[in-house]
Amino acid sequence: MTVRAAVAGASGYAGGELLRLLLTHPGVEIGALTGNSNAGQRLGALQPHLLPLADRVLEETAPAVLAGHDVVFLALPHGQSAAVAEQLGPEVLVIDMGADFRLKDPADWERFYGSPHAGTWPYGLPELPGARAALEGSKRIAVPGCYPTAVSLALFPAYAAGLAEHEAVVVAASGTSGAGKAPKPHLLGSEVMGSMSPYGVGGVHRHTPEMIQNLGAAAGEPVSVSFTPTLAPMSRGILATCTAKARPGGTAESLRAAYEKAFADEPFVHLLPEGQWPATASVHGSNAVQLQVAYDAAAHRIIAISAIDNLTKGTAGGAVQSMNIALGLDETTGLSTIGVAP
Ligand SMILES: NC(=O)C1=CN([C@@H]2O[C@H](COP(=O)(O)OP(=O)(O)OC[C@H]3O[C@@H](n4cnc5c(N)ncnc54)[C@H](OP(=O)(O)O)[C@@H]3O)[C@@H](O)[C@H]2O)C=CC1
Ligand SMILES: CC(=O)N[C@@H](CCC(=O)OP(=O)(O)O)C(=O)O
Repeated sequence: MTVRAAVAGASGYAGGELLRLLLTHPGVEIGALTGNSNAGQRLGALQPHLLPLADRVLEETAPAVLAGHDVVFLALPHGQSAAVAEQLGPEVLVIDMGADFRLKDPADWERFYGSPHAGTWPYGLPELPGARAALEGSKRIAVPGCYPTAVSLALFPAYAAGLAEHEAVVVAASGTSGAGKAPKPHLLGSEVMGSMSPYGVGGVHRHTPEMIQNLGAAAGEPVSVSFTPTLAPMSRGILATCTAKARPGGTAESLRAAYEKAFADEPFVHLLPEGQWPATASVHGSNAVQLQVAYDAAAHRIIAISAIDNLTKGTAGGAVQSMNIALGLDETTGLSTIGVAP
């Protein structure tokens, strides 16, 4: 089976990473590529690493251009996907890499994104309990945010097993590609190089309600999340350090067993051997998640640390993995767990 896929937002970081993956996917033929300010440009001028597509020209992001494809990926800024998606027929598999359809609670959306809520689609984090069943055969998929991917995978087993108190504390570092390609003063090389800095502090980052949604579902009860993102001087990667107070009765052994059980059959999530710690460099360009969990007996806290590539498992790889499930393909098709090092 070969599907024809269009990519809206092909000039951006997420769209570029998606195309890198689709170029080696045996079941996908790449159709229309669209942009906004760069419509009319050669892709080779914008994404020079995608050599086989260098002579393709970006078209306008318009329904007529995206029509006639089996799959349409939307790698557009937040708030832009809904208007495009509603022009695409129900027979088209639409995969939104933006935030528009991730949240269930309209009040959360309006509070963090400041616009009317477009709706909720099946959530493309297959490793979460029950997620695969919702993705199978689906024609609409909401790809998670990059930080919620790293954090939800790090903590959901502790909540699903009832081992953690319902107050999580997360500090995560991201590479600058997480902020997209559009120029921003705080992303100037001279601001970022040789420095780490927090942003979105104090419960205001828009990924907070997504983490709360995922961890609350795993726990079966509300979970609060105090989330502090930081910007790190690297192009790709997220390292998420997640902690929660341990519930009485839990042990290092029961914690380890819960994580081993949760990820035993997962092709992309690697619970590292005890004593080995995740590193962003190890997942560079791969769809793998490296994960480790520890029990701090003196502080009575669970510490779970994950590393992902924000552009691969954190968006484009997650999108391809979910597409594979929706289409009934092997989930790992076109995806690699092999990183680039050093
Ligand atoms: N970067 C990351 O790590 C992650 C990104 N995502 C999501 O992917 C989406 C794209 O992000 P990213 O690639 O980083 O952003 P970029 O800024 O790098 O790219 C944005 C893309 O959207 C296009 N675009 C901009 N404005 C409009 C518009 N009004 N209508 C149609 N197209 C438009 C741009 O076209 P042009 O260049 O031609 O103007 C470009 O192709 C976002 O929703 C983001 O949340 C999700 C997870 C991780
Ligand atoms: C470093 C940086 O700025 N990161 C982005 C997150 C990017 C991402 O993956 O999230 P979305 O898919 O929701 O855009 C941020 O903090 O907003």
